[in-house]
Amino acid sequence: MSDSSNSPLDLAALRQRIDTIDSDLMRLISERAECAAQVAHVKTADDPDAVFYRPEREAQVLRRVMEENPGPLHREEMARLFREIMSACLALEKPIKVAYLGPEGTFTQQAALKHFGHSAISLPMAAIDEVFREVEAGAVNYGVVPVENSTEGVVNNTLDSFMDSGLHISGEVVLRIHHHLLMSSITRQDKISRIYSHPQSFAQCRKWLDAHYPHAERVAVSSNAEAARLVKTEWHSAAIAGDMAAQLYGLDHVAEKIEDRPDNSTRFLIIGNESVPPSGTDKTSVVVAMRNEPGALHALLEPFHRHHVDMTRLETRPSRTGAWNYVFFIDFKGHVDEPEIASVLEEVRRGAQDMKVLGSYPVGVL
Ligand SMILES: C=C(O[C@@H]1C=C(C(=O)O)C=C[C@H]1O)C(=O)O
Repeated sequence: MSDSSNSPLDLAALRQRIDTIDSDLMRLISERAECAAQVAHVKTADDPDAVFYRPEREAQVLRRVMEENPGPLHREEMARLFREIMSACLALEKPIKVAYLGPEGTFTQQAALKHFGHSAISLPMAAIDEVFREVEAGAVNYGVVPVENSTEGVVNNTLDSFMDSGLHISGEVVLRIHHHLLMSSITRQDKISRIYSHPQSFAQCRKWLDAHYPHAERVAVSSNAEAARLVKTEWHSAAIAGDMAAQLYGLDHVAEKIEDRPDNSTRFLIIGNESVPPSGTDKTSVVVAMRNEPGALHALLEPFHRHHVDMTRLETRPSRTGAWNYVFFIDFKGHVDEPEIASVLEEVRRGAQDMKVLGSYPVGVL
């Protein structure tokens, strides 16, 4: 180190500067919060039942932060800070209530907090259809459900729930999924003979488990948070779960990031009662029932191709009523309010037995 007699002074000066900056930040954040509160009053002046939360506006704010971030902080880090500031500003009016597929500590809760920030009130539900019901009943503002995993594929319960629901998709969140092998304070690490986890997590860590714990019994439970809870009382057991569950139950890592694919991620959908205006970079999800006849799938896809609409996902589900022979879930880039998209959908609707727009929503920012 260079001149050591100088450094305490430098340190004191730097800390003083940080204190001044923090005071400025506080003043600016408070000013921002007051501004957001005024927006809320403008909204309620027009319509007493107005919803303060605007997904398309929040996506625009976050995108601008990402674009304008000067560094040295990473742009996603900066956007995460703004995510929390917006969440706190919104909560000043009324904290947003969000139901998610529980229990507490699941990846779905992590996705809910990533999307709405930590000032949201998040409420665990026991099943995906319960999340839908809570939102439909108006007990909460929004719901968060998993829809697809990059390793394991689609979450069928979620797609099936959409078939019977009038709810709209108002957003998407993609979460990198890291699994850890976790133990409690009473676990004897050299004696682990049973491992608890959710079936999807087992599937995502299968190769690692085969290599490291080929003889341990794998016990599938309803969630990784439940797995984490169970190991608290069993000295010979471990759990596979994520960081939130590990923190919630105070577990230690035996091994970190044991998922077989490093890019393992899950996509979650936000469901609500209102449709969302365009944010500038949007996606649309539709469900289409086609007649059981040759060429049906080609007829369905052709208009997308001809209009150069970028399809991001296509899933097939068996229909559950006579009317729904084949059911296709399609995601594509664009918003239903864009004329080009509206004409593609009009064509699709003409050729289909039935079609339902599940929602147009901002492409996930964070
Ligand atoms: C302030 C507004 O309302 C809410 C708060 C926002 C914010 O803090 O930036 C953004 C969108 C809304 O969820 C707004 O619509 O502009």
